[in-house]
Amino acid sequence: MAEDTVPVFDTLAVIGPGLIGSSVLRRAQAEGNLARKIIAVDKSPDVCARVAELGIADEVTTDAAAAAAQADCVMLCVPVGAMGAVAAQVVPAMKPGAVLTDVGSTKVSVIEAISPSLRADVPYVPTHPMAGTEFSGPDAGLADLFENRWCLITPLDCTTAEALEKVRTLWERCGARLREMTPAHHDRVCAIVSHLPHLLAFTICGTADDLASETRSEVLDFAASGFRDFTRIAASDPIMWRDIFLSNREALLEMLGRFMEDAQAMARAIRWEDSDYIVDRIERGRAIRKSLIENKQA
Ligand SMILES: NC(=O)c1ccc[n+]([C@@H]2O[C@H](COP(=O)([O-])OP(=O)(O)OC[C@H]3O[C@@H](n4cnc5c(N)ncnc54)[C@H](O)[C@@H]3O)[C@@H](O)[C@H]2O)c1
Ligand SMILES: O=C(O)C(=O)C[C@]1(C(=O)O)C=C[C@@H](O)C=C1
Repeated sequence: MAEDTVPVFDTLAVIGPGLIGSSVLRRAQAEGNLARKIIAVDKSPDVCARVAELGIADEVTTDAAAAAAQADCVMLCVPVGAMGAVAAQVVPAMKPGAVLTDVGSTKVSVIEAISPSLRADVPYVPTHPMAGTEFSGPDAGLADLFENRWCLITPLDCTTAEALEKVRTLWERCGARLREMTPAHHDRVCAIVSHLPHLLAFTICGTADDLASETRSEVLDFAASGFRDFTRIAASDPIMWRDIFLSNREALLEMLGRFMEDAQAMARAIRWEDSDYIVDRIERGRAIRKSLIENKQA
């Protein structure tokens, strides 16, 4: 058998087959080389029933410990606020040498929450695929969600080289590009490129709606593509984003503070009609946005 047709793991248990978990399941099914057997676990019987209906796992159960006992890799895909409790449920049941991994959007607090449950014979590999949409649940998953997207990995002392290599291979087979960094660096980077934009999008929707009630006018009816493009991500899941904001509190508040200073500087330039400053900031933003699009196409 050619090396890349050999499954990375014999049995993979995906806990929380929502947008991210079900995307991994779909990819595993499409490629056939992530795991020989795939088990999906969710606390919600409705989610389990839907995953079974979609036919994207070999086995579906609400019993996380029973699934973990069979698995060579357990991947936690639940909201970051649930990671600690789920790890406490599954780690004691895992086979010696089986790999624990998670896909949480924050890393320092997820690692802190999972750490008390860790065992010396269960290597842990924290990861974060930088891909997603504003939709949630098992119907939202896509087999190509991770194609050409970054997957950030934050190895720890308890991450063995062998476990790291297997998890790296799993994400490569999902189509992702990999980058390793420390958990603290990860959280600062994600605070500015992901968490702050979500905070701004949720907030501006509320501000516009308040204005509509104040003026008893149909402000939001006139929201054209600018407002719509800017706020796509405001349709995202409230529990997921509550958990992310609270668990990356320090870095997020630091980035919000920096943003507010820069926004204040723009407000001052507008007040004093400082055209040069305004044009300079717009040109800078425009160049950055263009380079993002060019990088995506490269
Ligand atoms: N949505 C994104 O864009 C994105 C991107 C990268 C990483 N992440 C991270 O991936 C994780 C999952 O996000 P998602 O968007 O797939 O969420 P989702 O809401 O689509 O799915 C989460 C699933 O976890 C289940 N769940 C919750 N608590 C559970 C528990 N205690 N035991 C078992 N199942 C439980 C829910 O029922 C749900 O089916 C989060 O940690 C999130 O931060 C999300
Ligand atoms: O594209 C989106 O809708 C996303 O919100 C994806 C997104 C992001 O902010 O880029 C959201 C959370 C993640 O942890 C990673 C990716």
